[in-house]
Amino acid sequence: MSTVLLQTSGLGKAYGNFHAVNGVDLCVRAGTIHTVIGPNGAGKTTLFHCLTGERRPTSGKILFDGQDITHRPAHKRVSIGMARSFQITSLFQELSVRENLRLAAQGRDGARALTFWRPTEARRQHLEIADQILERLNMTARANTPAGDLSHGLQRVLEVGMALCGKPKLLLLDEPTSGMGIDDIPLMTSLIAELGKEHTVMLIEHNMSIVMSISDTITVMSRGQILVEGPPAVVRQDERVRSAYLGEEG
Ligand SMILES: Nc1ncnc2c1ncn2[C@@H]1O[C@H](COP(=O)(O)OP(=O)(O)OP(=O)(O)O)[C@@H](O)[C@H]1O
Repeated sequence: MSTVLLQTSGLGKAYGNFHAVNGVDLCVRAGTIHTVIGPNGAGKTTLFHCLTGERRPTSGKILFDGQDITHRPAHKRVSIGMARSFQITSLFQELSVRENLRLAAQGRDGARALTFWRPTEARRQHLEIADQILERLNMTARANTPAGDLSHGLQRVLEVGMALCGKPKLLLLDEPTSGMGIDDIPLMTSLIAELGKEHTVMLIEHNMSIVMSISDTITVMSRGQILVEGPPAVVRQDERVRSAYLGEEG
């Protein structure tokens, strides 16, 4: 059994009397791909926002890599190894793919880059990281293409690459295939599966065939709570999961 990287206990987020997330005990093991699914309004995004620090939980606790991060601001979570993928809106559309990655690598160092390293040395290191990520994304041939000229799908792949420049311990992906054309989906799917070999990845995803094919563990949420958790084979057969989704359609 691998070690626990992220753990929540009794995590809750209430808006007035409404509990969007309600007493969630989550356990994400290092080196796994852990997917959160559930019908619309189940609380998946709110849970993610509590984990990344974009929302302040109203109850419970979050431990990451052994540290209590419940009340840490988002940027401090990034600096200890939590990264969420950037949004396309944060890509520099006119800059090349490589330059976008270089800037993401530079961002990871923040002020440290200016104080400890000579600028040329720092730049060399950032380009090195950018080139490693380009290779990993299988986008070396597009290194000099402006980000804005990439297909929507490849821009989303680039977003994931930018998160990787920070060498995170945990990569959080919120619906990585949403809005993607059918032709680009296999690319993102294989990228996530590939990343799962070296990183811990937690994602929200609606596409069930992707979820079932790449996840080690699936947490099914419904009405702010964990309904079922387990490997794909177990979740797929659970009647409660079926009813939760049918209930939504009904
Ligand atoms: N700022 C807010 N104020 C009040 N209610 C909110 C707020 N944000 C979310 N909610 C409510 O919390 C519930 C959970 O929303 P959330 O977006 O987390 O669900 P989700 O599982 O991500 O849904 P989807 O799959 O549709 O994105 C919804 O009923 C939503 O209306």
